[in-house]
Amino acid sequence: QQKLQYGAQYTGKRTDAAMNKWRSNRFGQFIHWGLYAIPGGVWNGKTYNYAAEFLKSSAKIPTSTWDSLMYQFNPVKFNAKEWAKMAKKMGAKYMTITTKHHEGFCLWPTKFTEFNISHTPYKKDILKELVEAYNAEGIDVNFYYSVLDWHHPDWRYDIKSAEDSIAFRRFLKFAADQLRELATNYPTVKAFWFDGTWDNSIKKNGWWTLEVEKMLKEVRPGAIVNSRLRADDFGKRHIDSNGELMGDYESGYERRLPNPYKDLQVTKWDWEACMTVPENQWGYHKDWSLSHVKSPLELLEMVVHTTSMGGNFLLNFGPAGDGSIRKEEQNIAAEIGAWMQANGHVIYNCDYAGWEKQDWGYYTKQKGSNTLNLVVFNVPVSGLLKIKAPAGTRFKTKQGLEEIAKDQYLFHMPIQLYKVPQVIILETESNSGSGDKYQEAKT
Ligand SMILES: Cc1ccc([C@@H]2N[C@@H](C)[C@@H](O)[C@H]2O)cc1
Repeated sequence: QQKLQYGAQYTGKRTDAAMNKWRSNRFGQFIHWGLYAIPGGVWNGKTYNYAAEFLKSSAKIPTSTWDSLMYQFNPVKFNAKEWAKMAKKMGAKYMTITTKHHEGFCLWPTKFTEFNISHTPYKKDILKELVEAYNAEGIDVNFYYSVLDWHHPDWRYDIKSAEDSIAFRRFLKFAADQLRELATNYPTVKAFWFDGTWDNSIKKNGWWTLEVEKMLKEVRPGAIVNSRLRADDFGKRHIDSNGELMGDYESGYERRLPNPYKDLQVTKWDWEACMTVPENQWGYHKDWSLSHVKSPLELLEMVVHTTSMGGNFLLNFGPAGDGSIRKEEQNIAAEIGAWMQANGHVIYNCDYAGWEKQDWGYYTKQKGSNTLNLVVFNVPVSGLLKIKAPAGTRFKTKQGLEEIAKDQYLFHMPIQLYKVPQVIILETESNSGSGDKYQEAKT
């Protein structure tokens, strides 16, 4: 253990109301929307199959050319209320919007750069429209903010000279000013999702990352920041040099989930996974035939998988440049929403149950209750679900349960074709399962 100036500010999970709400939300909608949605992965008639929000670099487009897309940004089909209603029907409890992505274009009328929505044909404050529409549906809104900024002349990937250091100090002040502006002018914002912080320039300025965390929590008490913002005294990111998580939740799971058998360490802290529908597209891409597009069922399993390990799941939507939502995404929202409507109680305010994962699916547990939720994706040909209970567990409900050995059961499922994940609720006795009251057989 060494004394760190810019390391973790506390250890363990936050238990204040703001963090408890963030945790209970469990399922959120990510929205990647910016100038990159206009070309949608195609430039001068050529389709680039890398992530559409990286088209500027994939197609080697000069900054001045790319930035002039601002004068075309006029999403005539944009309707914040419609987006919010769709998210509500999907069962999203929060939404995270890209206020500014790597391109540097700002969806709000920021005072600190002209490269923003007020200088587009659309003119109006899109961020305000989204915050109001989503909040009106009872959905919390969080802000994604890319520190990496391809537009700003003072951005540096590394600090290699005095000039770099002077320019980058200006840049860090610009970014802090924008973040203060966001936290001040949009008072219902709940959390900040930082991205674009992997370069040496940020690693060498860990102090700034802590200053931003403190400032945001001063301006907006209860505000939540992801671990990706943070670098410590030695440039260590996410986890400081003493092995402590920085920020309020771990945000390393991008397009991947922790292994439910091997990565149980994640249950010790708050974390969130974010996921694309195609293999790797966050911004709108015109051609989704280029990779596998995840089905509603695949994505629903990820929601359940994440809850079963005590994490939040952030599912990405990439609206088109005209403000429309593509049909695949509409369909995903409707199908996931239908299941969440009936079964959200095994997701919202639920957590890791501490039971040993089985092949048939996932366990979740309602916070502070004795109900155990079994969410079944893979019904065995026998129809018998193996259950290995913590030592000494006693069930209130025996229905369908057959005890076959100490703390080992089979749950009998009717043999039939199932089209959607099945939910089985088991009640356990409150003081049972706390430890092994029986002597193991001597063998
Ligand atoms: C190498 C790489 C850099 C940035 C990203 C950004 N993080 C995601 C959350 C998206 O914003 C993507 O553009 C992805 C991969």
